[in-house]
Amino acid sequence: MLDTHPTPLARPARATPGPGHVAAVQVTNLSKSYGAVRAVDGLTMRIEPGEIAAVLGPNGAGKSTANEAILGLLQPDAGSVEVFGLDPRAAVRAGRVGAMLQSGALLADARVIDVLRLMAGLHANPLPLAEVVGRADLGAFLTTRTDRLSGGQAQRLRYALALLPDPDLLLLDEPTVGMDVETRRGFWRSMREFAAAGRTVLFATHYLEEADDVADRIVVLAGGRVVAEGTGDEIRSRVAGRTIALAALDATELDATVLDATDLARLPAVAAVERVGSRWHLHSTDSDRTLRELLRDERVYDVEVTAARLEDAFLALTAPPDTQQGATP
Ligand SMILES: Nc1ncnc2c1ncn2[C@@H]1O[C@H](COP(=O)(O)OP(=O)(O)OP(=O)(O)O)[C@@H](O)[C@H]1O
Repeated sequence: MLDTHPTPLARPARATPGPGHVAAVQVTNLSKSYGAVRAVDGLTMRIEPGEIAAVLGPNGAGKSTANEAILGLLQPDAGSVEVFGLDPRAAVRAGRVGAMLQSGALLADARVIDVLRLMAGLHANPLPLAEVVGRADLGAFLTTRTDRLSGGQAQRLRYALALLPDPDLLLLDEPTVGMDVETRRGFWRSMREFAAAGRTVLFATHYLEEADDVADRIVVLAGGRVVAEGTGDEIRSRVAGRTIALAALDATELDATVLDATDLARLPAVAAVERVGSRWHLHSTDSDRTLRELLRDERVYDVEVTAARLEDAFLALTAPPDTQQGATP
């Protein structure tokens, strides 16, 4: 039986990149269409060795297509992809890439331990099974059949399979879908430890907080292209302005009319007005101007001003071009 709580094996840190080094992932002018749909449209991005990078984008932005190209699973119409300077298929064959895909089918009718043993046999230098099981926290499910695993447990098995080749690059497509909060936390802790020795991690996600918390750098895709990249703070700062939250007295408390969205939208520099519970949120491109006018209104109280959230930036950056507001190029 496996010791399922192993001390992770110490291994030397991987080399820190020097000048002129080879990128972990270099995607250059990549395009791929399906009929009339341009899934990826001139995509260029570079992921450095040792980086933890998140790819964010709305549905259909091209994240999975880019992942498939990085794994050598599709033939691009134009452009190129290199993984550690190699053709993606050569990098995968050399065991340098571990992938966890959304659709990754698991061998049916087999126990978790059998799947792991079978797959370990396909790699030249697999990580010890005990370490993989410990890192993916699969100890309690080793004899469970794959078709009996919950969504979150199946994701952990996919993660274990991605770790097996002891890869230099982990490519994760929405890895925490189906995981509960505790499992998700444990997953990222394990992934960070795994990456700490200089491995590269590239993950696609819809969870903005996750990208912000875990990634060194976020790449935002929309329409098959990069529309922004940087740290969470850098991306937030791309959206000009602030959110002003406020409460308003209702008409019965004052001899006055009710403050409504039209009044608020008329204030200087207000780009958007949103009702959130009992409060109003104003997105302002110049909060000083908005506040000067807003505070003259005696119906307004409990005013808070905050920097734009990553979510605001994401929505502004990925909105179709004719509806974009507030994002600076
Ligand atoms: N095999 C395919 N055949 C036809 N169309 C495809 C195929 N794969 C992707 N597409 C289309 O290409 C576009 C990009 O899809 P892709 O799956 O790469 O986006 P995504 O960012 O991963 O989306 P999601 O967040 O929904 O997973 C979409 O419009 C999708 O419908």
